[in-house]
Amino acid sequence: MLLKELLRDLEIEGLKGSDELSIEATTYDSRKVVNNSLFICIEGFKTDGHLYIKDAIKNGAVAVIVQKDIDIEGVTVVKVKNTRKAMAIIANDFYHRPSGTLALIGVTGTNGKTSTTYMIKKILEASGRKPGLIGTISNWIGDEKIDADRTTPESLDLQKLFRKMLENEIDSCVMEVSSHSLELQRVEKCNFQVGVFTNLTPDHLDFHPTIIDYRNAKKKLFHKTELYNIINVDDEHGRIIIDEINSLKTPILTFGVNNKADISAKNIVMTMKTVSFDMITPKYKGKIELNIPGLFTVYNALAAIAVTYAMGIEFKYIKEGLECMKGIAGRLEAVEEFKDFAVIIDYAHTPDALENVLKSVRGFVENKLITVFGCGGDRDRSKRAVMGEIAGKYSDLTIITSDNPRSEEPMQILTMIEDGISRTAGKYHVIKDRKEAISFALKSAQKGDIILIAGKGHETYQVINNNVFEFDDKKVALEVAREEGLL
Ligand SMILES: CC(=O)N[C@H]1[C@@H](OP(=O)(O)OP(=O)(O)OC[C@H]2O[C@@H](n3ccc(=O)[nH]c3=O)[C@H](O)[C@@H]2O)O[C@H](CO)[C@@H](O)[C@@H]1O[C@H](C)C(=O)N[C@@H](C)C(=O)N[C@H](CCC(=O)O)C(=O)O
Ligand SMILES: Nc1ncnc2c1ncn2[C@@H]1O[C@H](COP(=O)(O)OP(=O)(O)OP(=O)(O)O)[C@@H](O)[C@H]1O
Ligand SMILES: N[C@H](CCC[C@H](N)C(=O)O)C(=O)O
Ligand SMILES: [Mg+2]
Repeated sequence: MLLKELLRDLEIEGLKGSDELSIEATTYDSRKVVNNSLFICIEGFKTDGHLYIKDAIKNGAVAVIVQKDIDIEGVTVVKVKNTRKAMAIIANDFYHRPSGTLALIGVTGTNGKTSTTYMIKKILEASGRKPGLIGTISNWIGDEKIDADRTTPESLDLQKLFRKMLENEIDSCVMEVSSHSLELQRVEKCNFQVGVFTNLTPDHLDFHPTIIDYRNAKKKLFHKTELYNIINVDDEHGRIIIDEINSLKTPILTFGVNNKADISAKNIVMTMKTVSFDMITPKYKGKIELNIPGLFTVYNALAAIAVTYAMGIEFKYIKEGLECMKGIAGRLEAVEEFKDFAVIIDYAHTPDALENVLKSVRGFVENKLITVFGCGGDRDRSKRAVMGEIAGKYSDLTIITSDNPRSEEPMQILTMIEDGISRTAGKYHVIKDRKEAISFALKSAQKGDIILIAGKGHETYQVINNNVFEFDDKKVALEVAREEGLL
């Protein structure tokens, strides 16, 4: 594609050099530049892409997009106001506007995005569609699994994924839309059919100045949709968003349990491994039985039902798709090998998620509830004491341990959590090493107990001092149990 075609939709502040160049690749990372590349300089949180222009030229860049005054020879320099926004526009054009063809569904909210997207994918497949999926655990192009290092990829990576989906006869894509991605313009120029709001509770307040900024970031999704905006009316921020987007031409569909909603559930029955309810929509009703426990699972299922209802999918496919689900990796995932006591792996890493999952497990534990959890480093610090207090309130015993400390001193994080739990009567221990913490929990468990290992869910790594180590909660629990003769 010629550079001048890629520049067509940009507001250019300056151009030095030829725009007749053929561009064969585009990237925002100088280390990934190949011959005839366009290199886009992003001023980031850790470093600045403008510092790597010489590296990019050495690797074969023939043109650069900048937002600073750069004086450099041997390459075409295009100056714009905001290179992140420019990158999203270029990405959309370079990959020939894939979301104009792909039926794109975006799910945003503090918790439930991954769970809801997997449910939507199952229903779409049951109805005969070929959906792709983009999200925290991994990305899927049909049955091809692609590693995900972000919940929502950077615009250039996202549009490339969309294009690859179309090349593989994928007709729809359901994706998680994080607040970071909306704030950092990763989904700019994405043409969504449907947008979903699951809920909003404190998280990422290291990135968004206030909860209002956090909500306003999420709200951006509903200005990018054509068919429907689907909102959880039981969530207070959901009700505020409804008021604030009511004037948009995209119609709103609500879901909920406690408030009047277009899509709702009655007669909810929960067990350790399942939840069932009577689903009600304006056109049809029916019983749904899910092999995933938790009241919050009802909300995720209602969101998935609302999306597929809005897309005109028949009830029988909704029922079939949801009821064939066997569970979602790291989301209330029971480790089947344990018999006398249960071990459940969950991804809860926010106060609301931890409270939801503890309340759910409290509802079916026969004896003691033992919780093993920590909080990630280089993330929102304000949630640490809050989560400590929640763990102390709902657990019979808590073992506070490391999650992904990243660049932070692990004990500093554990002390902040301890500040919260010490405000409760809950018994607890602080054990920095996660494997030792899991071992302590396993050796403490009695018949009828449940051990909840929370915070990392599906993750197969642990980041300590910015070094990445292999660590999978489920594998470690089984390995320790076998070493201790508990299995
Ligand atoms: C805060 C944040 O989101 N940062 C993301 C952002 O980094 P950044 O813009 O700050 O980039 P930087 O590291 O400062 O580098 C600046 C620029 O220099 C370039 N560079 C750098 C070095 C070099 O040698 N050459 C070069 O060109 C980089 O490619 C980059 O374009 O862009 C990077 C490239 O896409 C991301 O990897 C990085 O994600 C970081 C690692 C991260 O942890 N993000 C998390 C917070 C995140 O995005 N989470 C959300 C929500 C998670 C959830 O709750 O589910 C998500 O969607 O994943
Ligand atoms: N609807 C919900 N409301 C509250 N908590 C939920 C809900 N759904 C799931 N959870 C809890 O939150 C955890 C994360 O769920 P999930 O991975 O679906 O959320 P997510 O929005 O994708 O999270 P992330 O932003 O980290 O990608 C689950 O392990 C569970 O403990
Ligand atoms: N994927 C999310 C959640 C990580 C959850 C927890 N394991 C942590 O490391 O904080 C993020 O990068 O913020
Ligand atoms: Mg997710």
